[in-house]
Amino acid sequence: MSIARNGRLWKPMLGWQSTSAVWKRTMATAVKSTPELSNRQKFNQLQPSPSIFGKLEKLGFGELRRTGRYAALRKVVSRDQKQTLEPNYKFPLLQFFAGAMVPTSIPEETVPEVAFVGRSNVGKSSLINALAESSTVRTSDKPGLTQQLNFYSVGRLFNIVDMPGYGFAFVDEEKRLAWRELMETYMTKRSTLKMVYVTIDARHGLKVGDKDFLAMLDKNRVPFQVVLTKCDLIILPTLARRYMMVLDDVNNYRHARKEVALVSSRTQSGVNQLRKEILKTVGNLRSEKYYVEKTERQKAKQEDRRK
Ligand SMILES: Nc1nc2c(ncn2[C@@H]2O[C@H](COP(=O)(O)OP(=O)(O)OP(=O)(O)O)[C@@H](O)[C@H]2O)c(=O)[nH]1
Ligand SMILES: [Mg+2]
Repeated sequence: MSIARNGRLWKPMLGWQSTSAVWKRTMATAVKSTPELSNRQKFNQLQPSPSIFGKLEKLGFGELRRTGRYAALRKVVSRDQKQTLEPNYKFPLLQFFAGAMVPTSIPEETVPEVAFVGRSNVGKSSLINALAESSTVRTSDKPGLTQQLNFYSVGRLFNIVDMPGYGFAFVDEEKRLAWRELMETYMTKRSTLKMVYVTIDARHGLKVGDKDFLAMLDKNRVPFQVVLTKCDLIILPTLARRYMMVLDDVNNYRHARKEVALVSSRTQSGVNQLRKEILKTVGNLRSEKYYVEKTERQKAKQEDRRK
């Protein structure tokens, strides 16, 4: 005999013959397949694999204290070994060269470009500064600071474009529509635009407004990649789950890069890796030897200055 419960057919337990392990397994399956789980419950049920924690550790977000099931994965990597795994990638000098408030003032197409877009206050401008190791771009703790498309030249090799935040509630409707038109015109018509980095606050993940924006990019065949920012503000297991969830969403878009970047402009974690990806995207990534030598030359110069 079966009993219908929550739309599922349950076989009644015959007395208490079943072991507690069987009962636990049954309950676990029931919880997983119950349709009424809230998004938060689904999020908390995600079980990131050790390889995800390994990735986060490599990016500099710290390591999970490996007790119990992670104990077997313990790898002893000395500090020196860790530092030599990847060279420090460098951007040439970042310089502001144009601002556009209306589509007609967008500068002419020249070198390859990448653009940073996302909600207000997610840390777009801070990320550009962190990538370029500069303080050229203005940032603020009040949302809505960047109000136009700001064009920065990176050593005249490629450009970085800082965009106003979308979904900013405190500007009037007219201004919001004007920004939207400006951003859409730029992103859909620019043939030198190689990648749009959509920045998402790691604490919040993809909201409905973000998904609409990604769908717009996808429809217009604009290549984009999602970047989770402010990753220093959440604990490691939450970050791992956020990464899994966003990666799962991103896989639904044809024109998305099927990878999610994780960064913190405050701690610099993940920034070097993103720098490498951008240099590759704009066709300016040189050999590893070049960056290793450059870093060593800079270190030597700094030490000379100190003496
Ligand atoms: N903890 C932490 N705070 C950050 C990080 N990145 C940016 N912030 C802070 O977030 C606030 C907003 O940063 P901005 O870089 O100005 O954000 P934005 O996305 O350019 O904002 P708009 O120009 O208004 O769209 C500032 O107070 C930054 O200091 C980060 O990685 N970690
Ligand atoms: Mg900004």
